Amino acid sequence: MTVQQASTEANLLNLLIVDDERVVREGCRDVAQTLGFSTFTAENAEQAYKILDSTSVDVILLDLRLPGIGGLEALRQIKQRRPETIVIVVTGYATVQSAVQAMKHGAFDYVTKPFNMDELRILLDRVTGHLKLTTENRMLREQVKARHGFGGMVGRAPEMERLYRIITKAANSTHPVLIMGESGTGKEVVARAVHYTGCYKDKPFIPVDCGSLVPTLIESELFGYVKGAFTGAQHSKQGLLAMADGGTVFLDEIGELPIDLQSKLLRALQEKEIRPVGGTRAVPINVRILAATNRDLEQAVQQGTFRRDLYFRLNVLTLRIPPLRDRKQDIPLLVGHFLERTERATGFQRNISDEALKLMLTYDWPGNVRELEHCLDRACALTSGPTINTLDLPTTIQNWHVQTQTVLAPQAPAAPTNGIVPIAEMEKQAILEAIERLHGDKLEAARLLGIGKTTLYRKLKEYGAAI
Ligand SMILES: Nc1ncnc2c1ncn2[C@@H]1O[C@H](COP(=O)(O)OP(=O)(O)OP(=O)(O)O)[C@@H](O)[C@H]1O
Repeated sequence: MTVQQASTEANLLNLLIVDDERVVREGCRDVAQTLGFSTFTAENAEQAYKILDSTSVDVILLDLRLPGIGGLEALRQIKQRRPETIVIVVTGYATVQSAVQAMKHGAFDYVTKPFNMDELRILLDRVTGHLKLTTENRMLREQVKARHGFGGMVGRAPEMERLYRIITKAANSTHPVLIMGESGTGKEVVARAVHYTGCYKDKPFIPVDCGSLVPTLIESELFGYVKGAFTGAQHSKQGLLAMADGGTVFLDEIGELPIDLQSKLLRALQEKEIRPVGGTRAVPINVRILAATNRDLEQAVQQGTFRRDLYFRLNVLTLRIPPLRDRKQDIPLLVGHFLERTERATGFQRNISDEALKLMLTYDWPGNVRELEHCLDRACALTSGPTINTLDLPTTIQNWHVQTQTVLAPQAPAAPTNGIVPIAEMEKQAILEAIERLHGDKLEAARLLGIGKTTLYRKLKEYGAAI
């Protein structure tokens, strides 16, 4: 028996090669080592069992034509001892029938002899990908139980760790904070984290959505009103800025605040007092303002739609939340988090197939965490069993993979003749690039390209791209 340990890297996968032909053992070992496996070799089943009893083996390359105990019997025994180990059987052309039998007994795949090393490399690559996802899936629930974020936020990507550090700083100050991020990235979650990890966490946290309220309502909500200020104002009402009383008012979609209210808010922040609608008396306020926007406020300042002085006033501390596509490593954690939440609500435990998780990892999530959350809620509602499969995911996600494969890797432009690129080729590149940039949104692509959507679909069909 020879045992060769290839590398010292801790997270390497262990591969056991069981074959009575030395050349095959050595050839496979060399390929596997270049892929980063730690390799062990055995000439027969008995040697293989000994290795299995003393080492944790992830993958076995098992020749079906072994001397002594045959390969099929060895497979049966291996699966009994180590059901989780992946076994790839190696077989001659003449014995493909037994390979099929081996698959029925739990072999992961088979390869026929003589095989070239490229075939083996592709197969081992696939196994590595499979193992990585299975492990991720298995670890998912454990990780969720362990520390998985901060202040109710899930995510351990370096960008998120950085964000948590700034949130801690922000939580310990009373300055205004501007929270920036695309829609659905978790701006309100961050605002809550700032409030609830700070020293005023026992005071109120009051969210106000400036984007969904009509301006007059925002004004009366924020500043309050006195009796008779307008038709229907039968009583005086305290404004939210006064009601916070040492707590936090979270102004979501601050970029949507009309310019006159921006001035009124600025005055309130500077003077620490407000004047209710219809009132003459100033009311002192003690409030911390957190504001969020998914718009480029600097640009709004340039365009004159947002007051520069208010922008500076709010922008004392800035928190930028990365889009989900830039922290895809957090997707398994978020999936685990939302599945566990559904389990608590419904009492049904659900998991996700490796294929579905893989698909979710390739998708770009333009709607960020909110889109992922909705996608899982929908999948849980659709699936009849405990496992969410690819078919339970929205078609945009199912088609994404095919679409990006075709669109992200457009064929190289036809060779220009004397440096001249045919107009048809330029048009094709423009269309494919527009779709890529817009994350697959073909309707928007058609609009921006100035062509009808039927034309765009016809062109895509001509190019053989996914529609
Ligand atoms: N890091 C996170 N961990 C767990 N859940 C999150 C996280 N980020 C966002 N969510 C969830 O995603 C959803 C959207 O979050 P939130 O409303 O805070 O986003 P937003 O950026 O304020 O969106 P919008 O700009 O559209 O108002 C919420 O249900 C929230 O609980």
